[in-house]
Amino acid sequence: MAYQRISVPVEGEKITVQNNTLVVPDTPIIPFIEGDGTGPDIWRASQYVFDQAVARAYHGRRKIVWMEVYAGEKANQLYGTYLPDETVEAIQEYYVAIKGPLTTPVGEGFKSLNVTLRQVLDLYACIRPVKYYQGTPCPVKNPEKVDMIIFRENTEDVYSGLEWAMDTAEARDIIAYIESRTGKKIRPDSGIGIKPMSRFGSERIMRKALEYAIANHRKSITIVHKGNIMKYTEGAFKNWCYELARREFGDKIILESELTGPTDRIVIKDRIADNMFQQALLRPDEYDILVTMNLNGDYLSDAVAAQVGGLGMAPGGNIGDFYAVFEATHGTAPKYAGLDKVNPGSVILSGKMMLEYLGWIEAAQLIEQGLQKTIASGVVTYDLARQMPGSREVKTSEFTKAIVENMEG
Ligand SMILES: NC(=O)C1=CN([C@@H]2O[C@H](COP(=O)(O)OP(=O)(O)OC[C@H]3O[C@@H](n4cnc5c(N)ncnc54)[C@H](OP(=O)(O)O)[C@@H]3O)[C@@H](O)[C@H]2O)C=CC1
Ligand SMILES: O=C(O)CCC(=O)C(=O)O
Ligand SMILES: [Mg+2]
Repeated sequence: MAYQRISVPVEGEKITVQNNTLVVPDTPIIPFIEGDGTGPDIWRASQYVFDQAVARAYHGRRKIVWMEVYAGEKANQLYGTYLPDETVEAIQEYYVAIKGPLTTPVGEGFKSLNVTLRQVLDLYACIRPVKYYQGTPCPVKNPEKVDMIIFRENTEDVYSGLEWAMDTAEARDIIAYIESRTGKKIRPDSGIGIKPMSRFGSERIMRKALEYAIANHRKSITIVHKGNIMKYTEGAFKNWCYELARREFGDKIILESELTGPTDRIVIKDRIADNMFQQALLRPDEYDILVTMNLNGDYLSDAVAAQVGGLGMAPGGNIGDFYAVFEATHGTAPKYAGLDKVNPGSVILSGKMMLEYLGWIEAAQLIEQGLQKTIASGVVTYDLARQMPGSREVKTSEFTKAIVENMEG
């Protein structure tokens, strides 16, 4: 496809889908979005780590060919819009992409570009693994007990963008409609938001989690919901997830209520969301995969990441049936922009997830090993250094050089 501002590299090949399988050439062209705020600092450092890991793992036989695509401030400068159509089209054409964080204005302005990308590309599963890396300073006593993977439904819930400001015609009409149908009064000076949750959306995130759990020999899936209060959205989510598990994976699962002893089946349980937050802190080793809705998953992923060292170490991937966009859990951390200061660990680990998605396991392992060894040696960025007496605080770029030096390829 011819693009207006995207330079398509002359070398490299496209990832394709054939017979329902992702086919990855040895020189895949991978679109990246640098991101706003600290995005450029982090991206520069992470790209260096990815290239070095691939070079060391495959000695020239494989190479990622990067292709910059634009969103956020940089896109606005180039195109006069924050999310150009050709950015979405390029990700569709090349299938797998990685991005830095993008700014979203609060209380006004355009809809989140991050959420928009997930919705237009139908990246319905936001997968955020949270595990402890030896030596990382943590606020809890036994961080090694944390090994959870959050599967967050990524397209529905209050993120659907159905929201109207106080005093708009839409808000007034909805208030009037609700009063006429239910007799319940909503204060006229209210903003109104809608929370749709479908059976389709609930089933496909649960299916994705179950497929992952089976392929990766995980122990349990906990459905996290606030179904006692939001019965027909969050409560229905819980019911639909259980139904799907029984219907499609009946011989692979067992319900927590049916357990009588040890099992090699995947245990399916559920927890009400507020309880889940305290359980994650106090009894993390009882939880493995968490499946939940968009907003719960957003809150949970930052909170659980804090237990193993904070947002600087929290990776993620937004994955649909084939399209995938990998990105950190954290945002643009704007106060640190341009300082070469923040922890690139989350984007680096998101890249590790991307390499696993491509099937490039050896390069992914080198990244994990280099990062782990660097932290264990006490060479860390500011966020870890401030909790780690005796450590040596280094800049983003120095941290990544140390990671590469610690790769044993
Ligand atoms: N997917 C995305 O692109 C996301 C975008 N955003 C957007 O980012 C903007 C800022 O959001 P905000 O709520 O401040 O959240 P951020 O995640 O950007 O930052 C919150 C705090 O987390 C810590 N932190 C974040 N990233 C890092 C890192 N790489 N290394 C070390 N510490 C880090 C910092 O803590 P400390 O101050 O303690 O040093 C920082 O002040 C908003 O516009 C928001 O909408 C938010 C989340 C995801
Ligand atoms: O889109 C945003 O600005 C915030 C997104 C977010 O918090 C997340 O993906 O976890
Ligand atoms: Mg978030």
